[in-house]
Amino acid sequence: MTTLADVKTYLNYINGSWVPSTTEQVSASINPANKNEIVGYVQTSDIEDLDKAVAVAKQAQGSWRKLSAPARGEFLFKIANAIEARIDEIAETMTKEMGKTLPEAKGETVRGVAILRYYAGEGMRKVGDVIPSTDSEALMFTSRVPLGVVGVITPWNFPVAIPIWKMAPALVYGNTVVFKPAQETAVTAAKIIECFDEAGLPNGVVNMVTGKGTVIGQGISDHPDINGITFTGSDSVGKRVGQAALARGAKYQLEMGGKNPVIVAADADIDLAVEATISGGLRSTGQKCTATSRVIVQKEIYDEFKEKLVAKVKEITVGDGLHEGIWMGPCASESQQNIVLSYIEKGINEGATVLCGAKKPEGPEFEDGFYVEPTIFEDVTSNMIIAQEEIFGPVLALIKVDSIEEALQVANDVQFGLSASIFTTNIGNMLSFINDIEAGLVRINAESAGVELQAPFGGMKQSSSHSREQGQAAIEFFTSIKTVFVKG
Ligand SMILES: NC(=O)C1=CN([C@@H]2O[C@H](COP(=O)(O)OP(=O)(O)OC[C@H]3O[C@@H](n4cnc5c(N)ncnc54)[C@H](OP(=O)(O)O)[C@@H]3O)[C@@H](O)[C@H]2O)C=CC1
Ligand SMILES: O=C(O)CCC(=O)C(=O)O
Repeated sequence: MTTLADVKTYLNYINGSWVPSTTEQVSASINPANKNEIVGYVQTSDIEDLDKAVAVAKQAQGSWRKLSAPARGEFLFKIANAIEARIDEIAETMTKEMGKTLPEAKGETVRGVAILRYYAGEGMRKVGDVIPSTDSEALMFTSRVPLGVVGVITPWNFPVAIPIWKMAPALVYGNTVVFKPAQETAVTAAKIIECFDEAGLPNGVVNMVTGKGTVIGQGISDHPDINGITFTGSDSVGKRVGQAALARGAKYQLEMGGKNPVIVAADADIDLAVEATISGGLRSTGQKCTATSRVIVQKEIYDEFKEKLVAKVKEITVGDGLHEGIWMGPCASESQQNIVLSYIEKGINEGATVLCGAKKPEGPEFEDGFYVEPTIFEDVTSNMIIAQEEIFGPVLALIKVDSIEEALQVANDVQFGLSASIFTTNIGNMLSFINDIEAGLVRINAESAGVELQAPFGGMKQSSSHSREQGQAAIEFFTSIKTVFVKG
């Protein structure tokens, strides 16, 4: 076991300085591939620390919003360069902290750099429209102003991309930020904030306070000086954040769970559908809100699809994501592993049939990690818990249907509506899917995961607060519109 002395302790970042929490307490961030390895210690902060961060963010807001948007964008370019110079180190930390494989972690870090550059460019784009007034001698137009101080609450599954896709637009549109990363991945978050620091942002513009969600996350939701909150995470916590924000009139944006379907039509390219189901469902150990979870297959091709899918899934190499040749890492934490195993048990008890996986892998190399074998169920019906609730693990549920109409009805038969895909070569099927599927991301002959930073991202139904993140859509959350009427 590593000890406190061997391992670096990461501090909060408040007003441009790295400071310990007033509690003088830290918590250990553990490697899910080897629970005996401590990746770092992070501050277990209290409301007093949050209050300090909010106060300096409020103070910094006046001068930050007065900078021109292109000047704010220049800072984002510098942050992007600082992260780019540390891609390998940041990606390795991510893999050690939450388990995704190193190539995936690198891909995510590169994506973070691209998001920063995209929003740096947004600083050069128009923010308003001229609208014809009924008064021919007046000029009417819209302008936009920042919200003020924005609270950013993020999960552990994309510890670089999600914080950046929230903080970059917040900053370029003139807000200051108080960031609370998931405690699980707070070391990776600290490294990202080191890059913000390196870029020389004015003091107080970005602040990071680590600590328990129930203390710091709740504190952000309730804080009277936080004007907007952007959250990604679980359905239950998201609803609580939204209710607290609404109660005090703050703006909020929530991205929550998914129970994403893929439909495999009788006319599909079966090999393509198999590849995409595996990639969409099992990459990142199934821990994506966009992960494929329900695989709805037409009866004509069901057996062929199933056989090919099971054969390929059995080839997946599970292990420490830092090692070459490993395709799937561990679950991010012991509690996440237990959640996944308990859903597998529920599936078995409900009468679904296990085709592969469904247990912890055996062998000395797995003993100290939070591993679960990639798992496929069949004989799943839409009313089962494993077909309704977000599992957030490497579990696929096969549902056999008689027709495309039934496939669509099953696909929509859940409370969530984030992402959905169909594999078909029939244009009629594609068009009905585009029109009738209840999902914010609609994917044809492509896996359910895989978000592009320049396009709007968000869900329907219980998956989001119905706002959209990323691309130019981000301006809608991070600014308020002013309608200006000028008469000479
Ligand atoms: N849609 C998605 O992208 C994600 C969905 N999930 C789902 O959520 C489940 C649980 O994962 P988990 O990480 O615990 O997700 P949570 O929703 O608990 O955590 C997300 C963020 O919210 C914080 N938080 C926790 N409690 C509160 C609170 N009362 N008020 C404000 N913020 C709070 C967390 O802090 P802290 O980590 O310090 O507790 C974290 O920063 C997963 O099994 C999965 O189903 C999880 C992650 C991402
Ligand atoms: O699929 C992606 O790239 C993004 C997924 C995501 O936002 C999430 O899992 O929280």
